[in-house]
Amino acid sequence: MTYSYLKVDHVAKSFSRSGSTTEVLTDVDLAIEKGQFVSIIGHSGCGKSTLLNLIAGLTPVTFGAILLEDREVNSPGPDRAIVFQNHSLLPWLTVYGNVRLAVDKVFGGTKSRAERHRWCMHNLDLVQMSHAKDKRPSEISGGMKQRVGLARALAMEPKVLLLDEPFGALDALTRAHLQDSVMRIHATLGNTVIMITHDVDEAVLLSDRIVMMTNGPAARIGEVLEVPLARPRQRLELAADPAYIHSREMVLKFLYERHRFVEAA
Ligand SMILES: Nc1ncnc2c1ncn2[C@@H]1O[C@H](COP(=O)(O)OP(=O)(O)OP(=O)(O)O)[C@@H](O)[C@H]1O
Repeated sequence: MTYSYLKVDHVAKSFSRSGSTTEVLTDVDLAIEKGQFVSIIGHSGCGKSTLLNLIAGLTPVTFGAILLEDREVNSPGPDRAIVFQNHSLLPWLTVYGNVRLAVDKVFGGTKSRAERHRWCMHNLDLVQMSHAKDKRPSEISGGMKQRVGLARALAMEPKVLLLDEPFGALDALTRAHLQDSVMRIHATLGNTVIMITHDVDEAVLLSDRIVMMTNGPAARIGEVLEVPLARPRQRLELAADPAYIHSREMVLKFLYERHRFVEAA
């Protein structure tokens, strides 16, 4: 087997409940190289979050294996930080406190207090949130909460950053600002990122590769599209770029022609 930074190796996942078993994912095979930005797109309920949860180690695979740097993933760990659609900040802690909690957990034994403080501030700076460090989650906007969630994830220095529709609950303008931030951070840090999205433009704008899932049950990877756009990418310039338009069309055709979603009766 050839080496890949992250390997989803012929993975299947079934859930059993009250005597019946549903196969959600079947034979999902994917290799991701270090520093790649990969989006997963597919219709509602096809198993995107399930796949991300398997990579996060939040749920076990039924068949196959997930390997990060050749080591099998079978439990959660700070090397795979996850940001969800709805922020999961602790309401009683400040913005700083939320990031600090994660930093203390991961680096409590290796960084001094002063280093941990500087590291928290550095990560809040990265997402342009240091000005709000003393605010509580209830005092900041949805977009700001997602920025803090991102800072907290980045502060763990994960090998792989997992984003489960991180901008899904945001208005279009806030979403665009956050997409730009994520592109800037990816350019600066070179993180390996796997992002679930329903948004075709977002997938094309941000990704090196777009993994398109077939409909469930027993969903699999239908196609993988390489996005041939140089970085840095500017959304306004891309709108008229033939390669951008072509990539967008390929994803749309996959979703709305070849794998049209049929609502269950
Ligand atoms: N813990 C679980 N137990 C039983 N079934 C589950 C469990 N988690 C997910 N499923 C089922 O797996 C299928 C895929 O769900 P999943 O949330 O992964 O899809 P998704 O593509 O992320 O959907 P969406 O785009 O709507 O968020 C669904 O039918 C769901 O009901």
